[in-house]
Amino acid sequence: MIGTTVSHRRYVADGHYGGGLVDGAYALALFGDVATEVCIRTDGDEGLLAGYADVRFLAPVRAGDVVEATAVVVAAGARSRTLDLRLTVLCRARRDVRPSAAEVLDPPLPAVTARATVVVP
Ligand SMILES: C[C@H](N)CC(=O)SCCNC(=O)CCNC(=O)[C@H](O)C(C)(C)COP(=O)(O)OP(=O)(O)OC[C@H]1O[C@@H](n2cnc3c(N)ncnc32)[C@H](O)[C@@H]1OP(=O)(O)O
Repeated sequence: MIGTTVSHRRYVADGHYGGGLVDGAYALALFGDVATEVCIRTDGDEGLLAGYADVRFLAPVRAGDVVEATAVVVAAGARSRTLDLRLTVLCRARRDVRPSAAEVLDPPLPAVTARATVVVP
């Protein structure tokens, strides 16, 4: 169970603030989805999020980004599982070049990290 890793990729269709900036809750929603798949794989249940700790917004996420949310199981109790979470930006729109231009970020840009506890039956 320790080390179980799940990643989801998503194209960021819309921003929420000026300049296409995405709200912080967007990352937490993606973290909830990867945490759910972790619980399905480890325990055959969708699980419930008990809490987040140490949420860090390291870089902006913007409309036109391709992002990847990843969860890794780092500890397991009787019913609790502790997950390290990260959101990275893999690709980014380059509207400054032309309206449809975009590039691969190499290396990917770390945008959000957090630790979460999920609880399974
Ligand atoms: C991943 C999901 N599919 C997505 C979502 O859940 S989104 C919705 C947001 N979450 C919720 O709505 C959950 C609401 N909360 C609850 O239903 C309950 O509080 C709970 C199920 C999360 C825990 O309640 P309960 O089953 O009574 O817990 P306990 O029996 O007291 O403890 C069981 C283990 O969980 C650990 N634990 C409980 N609360 C916390 C917490 N806030 N932070 C960290 N750890 C917590 C507790 O220590 C037990 O651990 P062990 O089994 O001994 O390892």
